[in-house]
Amino acid sequence: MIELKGLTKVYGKGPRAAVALSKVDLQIGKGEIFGVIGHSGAGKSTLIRCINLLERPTEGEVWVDGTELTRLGKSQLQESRRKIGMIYQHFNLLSSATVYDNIAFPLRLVHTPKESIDRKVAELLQLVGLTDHRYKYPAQLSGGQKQRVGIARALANDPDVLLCDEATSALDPQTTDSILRLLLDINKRFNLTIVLITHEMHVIQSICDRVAVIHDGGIVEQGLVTDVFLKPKHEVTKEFIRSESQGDGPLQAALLAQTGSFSLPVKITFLGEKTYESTLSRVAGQAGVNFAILQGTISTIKDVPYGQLIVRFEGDGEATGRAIAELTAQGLDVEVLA
Ligand SMILES: Nc1ncnc2c1ncn2[C@@H]1O[C@H](COP(=O)(O)OP(=O)(O)OP(=O)(O)O)[C@@H](O)[C@H]1O
Repeated sequence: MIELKGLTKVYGKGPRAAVALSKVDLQIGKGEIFGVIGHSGAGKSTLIRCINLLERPTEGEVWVDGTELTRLGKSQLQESRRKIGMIYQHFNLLSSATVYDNIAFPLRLVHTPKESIDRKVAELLQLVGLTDHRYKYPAQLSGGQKQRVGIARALANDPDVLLCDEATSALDPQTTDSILRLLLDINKRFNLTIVLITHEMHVIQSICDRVAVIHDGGIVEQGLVTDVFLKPKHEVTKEFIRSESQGDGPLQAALLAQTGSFSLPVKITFLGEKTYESTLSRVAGQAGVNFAILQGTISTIKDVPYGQLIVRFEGDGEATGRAIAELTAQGLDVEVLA
């Protein structure tokens, strides 16, 4: 659906040139919710703005639905852009227009007949739950309501792709969740491809199917959210995960302080609803080690349940090695915390 090939963006020239993206390759499938996560300055905004050519890449190709946008003339590009909706961190609504007029705006631009506009706006208002607010102005709305108007406006031309530029970063956690649920609902209902950029792990974990981690203008890791988050490889990904689970920090520090030659703290991660405590007992028994479960959490990545246990093994090195090897053979992911 979306393909970026060798995308490079350099701002400015000569000694002041800043490389924002360097040879980025990315493929995003139809109906996917694809997240790009990275720290400030990593190149997220540049990347998402290159998808609809709000920002022209210095080099590389942008393909959307089989069309190479980077080759199109002005009017063809305008036509293609109608199939790519976008929402923004600060909503970008027209402050002097009502909710109705904000949503109708892109339809009026393409000279849609009044009755069709009425019908479409009514449908969209219902979809985003703002029917009773149609005559209000943006200043009379909450942040979450403003973003709902932004979403309705972005969907007015029935796009195939929705780009979300830090769409929940200005919202409180509860409102963020309601907007994420709305995006998920729209994705399922219309099989809409959604690309979002964020610096928050929680956003990716809640609704994305796949994720790319961007750092210094390049993609350093990408894959299914379950793979990337549960088995992170790159240090930047690990950092994001640590920042999300700060609660583990003191526990892990205490564990490390206690670690002696006969005690080994490990983190066991598993997908699915099964808890694996009985497997752990059996494996530990066979290997000849004792264990204590120090912490257990169950959570979900999108709709996939997963669990993590922090366990302290007590036994000699060989026996704990056997236990870890057997747990790994059972398909569990075991990370030694010492
Ligand atoms: N118009 C511009 N002119 C010059 N440099 C720019 C411009 N826009 C972005 N940059 C630079 O390009 C790099 C990537 O910026 P970008 O805004 O894409 O990152 P980001 O990951 O979206 O960051 P943030 O989360 O802070 O918005 C940064 O070093 C930034 O300073």
